[in-house]
Amino acid sequence: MNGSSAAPRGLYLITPDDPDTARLLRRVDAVLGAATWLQYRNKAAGAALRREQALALRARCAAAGVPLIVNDDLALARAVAADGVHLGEDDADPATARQALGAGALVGVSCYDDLERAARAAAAGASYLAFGAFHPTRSKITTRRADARLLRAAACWALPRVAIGGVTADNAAPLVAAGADLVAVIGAVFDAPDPPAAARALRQCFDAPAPP
Ligand SMILES: Cc1ncc(COP(=O)(O)OP(=O)(O)O)c(N)n1
Ligand SMILES: Cc1nc(C(=O)O)sc1CCOP(=O)(O)O
Ligand SMILES: [Mg+2]
Repeated sequence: MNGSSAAPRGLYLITPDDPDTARLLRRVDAVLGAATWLQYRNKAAGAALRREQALALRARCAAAGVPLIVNDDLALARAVAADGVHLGEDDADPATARQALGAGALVGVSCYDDLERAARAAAAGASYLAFGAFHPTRSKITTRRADARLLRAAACWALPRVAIGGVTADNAAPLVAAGADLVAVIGAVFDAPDPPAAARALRQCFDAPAPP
């Protein structure tokens, strides 16, 4: 796998859109210890704010030893020396990102419910494959619904599989049993009444050994 020597597993936290950088950092600080990876995603901010927030998170993640992945924006990922970038269907192609960021970078690709897209991403040098949405979500307008069979079928690429979309500690177990190496989460942590407890509960879904 490109991007990491150890097989990643656990909670892949994604930031909520928050225009207040100090508040965003407080929210992230409270839960970063439970995360395997952090993705900086802000669909509402302009370029200057996204750069400010990505740089601040870069420092937090470096101190915590948590890889930082920037959503959508390959140039921003490069500019802040992030550990990687996450790309969807409207974003750069993974081969371009791999070339720009290097062999050690994490280049994640959204595959939605589409195994052919996953095959193309794997061939283009993706580091992990994300499938979703597994459940209704309030964080994004989604048009595709994934189910656990996709996760099982995607084992053939021997890349980490990420499950996203309405994932909570109460519905993560079947996804993990189907082979999800990470669950990517916004609302179930950042909108929870007790975000650290919610993050810990999601991380604990991975306490049992990975399925064969
Ligand atoms: C881990 C992970 N999976 C999927 C997505 C969604 O990416 P995309 O379809 O490009 O949508 P936006 O997040 O850009 O709205 C993701 N960001 N992370
Ligand atoms: C950003 C994103 N991508 C999705 C996909 O299906 O590709 S679902 C989603 C939203 C994830 O947020 P929450 O954990 O709050 O449901
Ligand atoms: Mg995107």
